[in-house]
Amino acid sequence: MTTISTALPSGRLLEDSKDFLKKIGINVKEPANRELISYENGYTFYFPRAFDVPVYVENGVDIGICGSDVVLERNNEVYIPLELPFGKCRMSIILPENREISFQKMEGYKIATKYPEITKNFFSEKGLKVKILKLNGAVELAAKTGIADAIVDIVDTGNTIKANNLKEAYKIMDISAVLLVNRITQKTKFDFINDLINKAKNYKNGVKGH
Ligand SMILES: Nc1ncnc2c1ncn2[C@@H]1O[C@H](COP(=O)(O)OP(=O)(O)OP(=O)(O)O)[C@@H](O)[C@H]1O
Ligand SMILES: O=P(O)(O)OC[C@H]1O[C@H](OP(=O)(O)OP(=O)(O)O)[C@H](O)[C@@H]1O
Repeated sequence: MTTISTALPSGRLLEDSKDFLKKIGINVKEPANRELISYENGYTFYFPRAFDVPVYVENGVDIGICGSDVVLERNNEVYIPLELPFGKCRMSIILPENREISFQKMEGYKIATKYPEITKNFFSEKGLKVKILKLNGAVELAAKTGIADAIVDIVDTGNTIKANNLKEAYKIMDISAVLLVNRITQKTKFDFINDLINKAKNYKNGVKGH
């Protein structure tokens, strides 16, 4: 039997990831207590932080699931065969409610974000120099307090920005969960991975069809 190691994000994508894997025939067992690994039916499940999933997959774990935002930010050497039909949100430039400015005029702006690479790449592709303040979460606070001129962060319902008197000024990209495959696994466990991708595609098409 092929044994497969899987890195699953331990945050808000975990439940949807488990549901998705169940639909394609993989039952995820939750680890006991504070343990970070579980075993079931030839699978080993690892539960790192969402931001670290691509690091595990690049460095030997067979497959993983995380947001496309994390993949772009971390830029690890992994194979991404497909987007998954959950974890949908977007990454946007966010401003205080009363500030009217287009991103083209943000040269020299101080921008707070959990995503320095995505932010740097976005502005440098537009030929703009900005100063990036790397934060680890609750990024809206940086715009609200004025320590930054704008922020780049995830928006889903828009409730967080509204609650903090901020507004979405420009969408940089759409985001969804993605499947990650280790580059060597892609070759050495080709049949398993191929079968997994086909099942995932069928599931995805079924979800779209509803
Ligand atoms: N509000 C949201 N709505 C939908 N998807 C989201 C939202 N916020 C984040 N996501 C997606 O879920 C992924 C994981 O989010 P989660 O909040 O668990 O991670 P995190 O904030 O990096 O966690 P932590 O820092 O606690 O490890 C993100 O990378 C993104 O793809
Ligand atoms: O548009 P909404 O539906 O309100 O969702 C957006 C919020 O969700 C995420 O935060 P999270 O809860 O992950 O906290 P964090 O910012 O501390 O990572 C994101 O960073 C926004 O703050």
